[in-house]
Amino acid sequence: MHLGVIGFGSIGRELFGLLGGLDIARITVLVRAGRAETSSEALQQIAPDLVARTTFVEQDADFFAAAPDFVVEVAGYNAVEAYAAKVLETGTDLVVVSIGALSDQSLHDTLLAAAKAGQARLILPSGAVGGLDILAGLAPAGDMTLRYFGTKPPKAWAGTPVAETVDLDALDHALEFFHGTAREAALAYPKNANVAAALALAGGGFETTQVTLVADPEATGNAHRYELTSPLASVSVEIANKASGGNVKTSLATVYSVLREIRNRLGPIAI
Ligand SMILES: NC(=O)C1=CN([C@@H]2O[C@H](COP(=O)(O)OP(=O)(O)OC[C@H]3O[C@@H](n4cnc5c(N)ncnc54)[C@H](O)[C@@H]3O)[C@@H](O)[C@H]2O)C=CC1
Ligand SMILES: O=C([O-])CC(=O)C(=O)O
Repeated sequence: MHLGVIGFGSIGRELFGLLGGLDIARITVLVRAGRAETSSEALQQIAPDLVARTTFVEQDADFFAAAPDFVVEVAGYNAVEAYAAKVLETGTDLVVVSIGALSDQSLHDTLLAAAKAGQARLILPSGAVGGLDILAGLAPAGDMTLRYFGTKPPKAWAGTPVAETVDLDALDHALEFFHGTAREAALAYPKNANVAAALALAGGGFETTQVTLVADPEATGNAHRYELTSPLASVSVEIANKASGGNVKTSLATVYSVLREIRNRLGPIAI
């Protein structure tokens, strides 16, 4: 495998710490302008065994010229907007972790058309949540309702719209500050509502998936809970995630879900 990675932040760095021992011949990583050298130095600390096989590039032209044969995006909505269609059009399967970017209907449609044109697959990993398999399995039966609650400690909501109206540092009780659809959540909270978007895309869609977001001073990690009803099954899921070391907004399970997609791609078994 020649693995392409877009982004080398919290998920990217932790992912590299897990790639040792896998049958990956070469890795090309697209980083922001001016970040290649520091990223290279960081990799030396994280995974010295991968240094010789890894090239950091700052220009998307260099990334596409390197022609990786499997790409994972671990950067953010802007990277999905900027690069995902091109990756797919060139016939390369792409794992998108910033799933909430697909709440932009026009980008969603563009990516599906690009995947079709390139005969490539857009792969949406389970990220910080679980149970997407049963949601996607039951979705064709229709008539699905899903209510999702995303709870994180106040500091995980820093820099988001709620921080403009609530003094998060002074919060002394759990605050449900957002109720709306998965589309509204993903558009307003791009670094915190990818799970809501994943549930919507796997299940009943962006408009019917109801979302509540909570800041809780008692929370020690990121919790995801949802209740699904469909004519075929009722499903309750509750996940208490540990946050990643580099980004309190992001759960470590997300890193492992990207690793899972890479391992499934390498085979010999996909699960
Ligand atoms: N599906 C899910 O359950 C989850 C998805 N996410 C998504 O994953 C994204 C990444 O998460 P973290 O690694 O924790 O964020 P982070 O902020 O620690 O790292 C993102 C990295 O990507 C880089 N980057 C951003 N735009 C780029 C571009 N256009 N080209 C190259 N590099 C670029 C940044 O410089 C940064 O180093 C989040 O923005 C979020 O949307 C995060 C958690 C859960
Ligand atoms: O990592 C998490 O716990 C979930 C998250 O940030 C998101 O849904 O965007």
